[in-house]
Amino acid sequence: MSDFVSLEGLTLAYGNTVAVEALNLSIARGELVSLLGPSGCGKTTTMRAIAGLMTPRAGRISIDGRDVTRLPPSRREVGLVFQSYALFPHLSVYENIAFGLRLRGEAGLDARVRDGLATVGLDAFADRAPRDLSGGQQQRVALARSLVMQPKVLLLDEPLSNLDARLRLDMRMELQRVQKETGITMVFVTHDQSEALALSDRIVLMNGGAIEQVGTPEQIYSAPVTGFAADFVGFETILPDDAGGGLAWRPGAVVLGTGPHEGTVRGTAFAGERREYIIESALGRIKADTPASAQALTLGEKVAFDLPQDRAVRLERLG
Ligand SMILES: Nc1ncnc2c1ncn2[C@@H]1O[C@H](COP(=O)(O)OP(=O)(O)OP(=O)(O)O)[C@@H](O)[C@H]1O
Repeated sequence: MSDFVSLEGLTLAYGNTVAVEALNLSIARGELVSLLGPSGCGKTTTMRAIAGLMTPRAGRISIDGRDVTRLPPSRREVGLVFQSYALFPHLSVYENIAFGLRLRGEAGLDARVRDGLATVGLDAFADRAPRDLSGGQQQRVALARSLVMQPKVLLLDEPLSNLDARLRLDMRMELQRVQKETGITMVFVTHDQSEALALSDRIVLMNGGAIEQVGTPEQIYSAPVTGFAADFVGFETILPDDAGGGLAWRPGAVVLGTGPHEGTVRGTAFAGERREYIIESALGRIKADTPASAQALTLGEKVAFDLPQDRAVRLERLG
């Protein structure tokens, strides 16, 4: 894979707190890569370093063949979109999008702004003030404002997290469309697994300042290689094997009511289509679910279960 954006041995710290350690990552031109992981795993810090908002303790960042490690943000040709849109309230949508281009005295301003408006479907809103737009529309203005600068890389930090669930879905698809249409390389930060799975060409799963696993959404979802990755994508029953690794099952893969093992129901929850159970057993804690139409188990009840080998993923290590 060609390295359009390359992070090599990147170590990032705030004073004595090392937030990211010796991280290596290559991103191809035109790729949409998500940095995914729980709060505090170092996603935002990594993104801030690519943008030039913090200087690495060690390592190197290059973009399109150029070492940008020591360059200020303004000379890196990266765009940033945050969850708070930070639009200028006293400027129209048009002027918000034109702002950066004017500052740089760029040619063809009107055509580029019109193009930006069209890309995000806001042609009809050029003269509105930001306060007269919905949250999703404001987010689109922020996106267009970055896109018209034609950055080499667009960095998006949880850009959808201020939107309600319905709008998030719309904006997800919108982002994907814009990315495919413009061919721009995007790095997308999120803690939301389903968002990363839906949007990304590749997912970088992070844990404790390091990369846990990199893969396509399909690979991350169906073939996690560590206990952390498995748990993060919903393989909630994880048991050690003899070789230092383990096996993991999704709740739906656990067979209840028959099988060689026995446990006690310690938790039940109704979840619409499914009913979820926590079962305590000699093997450890088992998370299982059954169709809501199946007969419900009750707390304290003993239940037989099976963990079919052919429904498990094999983990290289737990942890
Ligand atoms: N300004 C700061 N000063 C000191 N430590 C910081 C600072 N910002 C972040 N950290 C620490 O660096 C680590 C990584 O933080 P970072 O913000 O990159 O995580 P994140 O994965 O983006 O989390 P979130 O999803 O909560 O934004 C955390 O341990 C955090 O406490």
